[in-house]
Amino acid sequence: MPATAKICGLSTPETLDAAVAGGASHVGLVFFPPSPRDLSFDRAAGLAGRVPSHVARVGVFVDPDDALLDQAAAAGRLQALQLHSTSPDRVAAIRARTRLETWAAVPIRTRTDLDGARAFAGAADRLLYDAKTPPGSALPGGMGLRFDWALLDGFRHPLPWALSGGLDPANVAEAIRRTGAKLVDVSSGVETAPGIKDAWKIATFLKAVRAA
Ligand SMILES: O=C(O)c1ccccc1NCC(=O)[C@H](O)[C@H](O)COP(=O)(O)O
Repeated sequence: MPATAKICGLSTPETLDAAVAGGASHVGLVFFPPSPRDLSFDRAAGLAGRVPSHVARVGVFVDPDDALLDQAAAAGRLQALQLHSTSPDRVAAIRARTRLETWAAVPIRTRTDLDGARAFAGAADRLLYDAKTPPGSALPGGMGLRFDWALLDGFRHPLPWALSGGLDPANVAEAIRRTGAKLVDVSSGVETAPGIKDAWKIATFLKAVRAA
């Protein structure tokens, strides 16, 4: 089966429409004020209304509290929650309370980091392998950083997973071939500046995913 793609951090109708038209399986809406991709609930509701039923709406959060999750889930009509910097126990509690599909982001620089994925077995529905951002970074993702894909060689994945971190139209086909990813995720690789998505880059990325 060909790989599918999530376009993360969408914030305008035009670029959301480009993701849908290009065949994205998932669109990501960020709810984290320090991010240049952060959305108000009103804006999220407007974008969510443009997403057809065959495309999943994923909310992106950093160790969120219940109030934020509930407001964002309602505004964005979210079908999945992507949780960064969130402990396995908290991920499990969020999954049990919201009954939404729950993704745990696993920040990776070393094989030991990857081994940390096992802690989410039974707690999450999916893992998002992402590059670990440097200590003190404002964001735990969305910085265009890549990790060494060879770290995934021979790893027994405890859950369904997606590949993220530093993907772009030029490298995504190789990433899929190299890792066997069935779902890839991109943010800054389809932008012209932090938070500014580009419809042409989105279309080119999705074309490369389809051709891989
Ligand atoms: O993108 C953000 O601004 C963001 C903010 C807070 C937590 C996570 C965030 N992004 C997570 C993603 O899903 C990104 O798509 C992923 O980290 C890959 O980003 P990139 O390397 O820029 O493609």
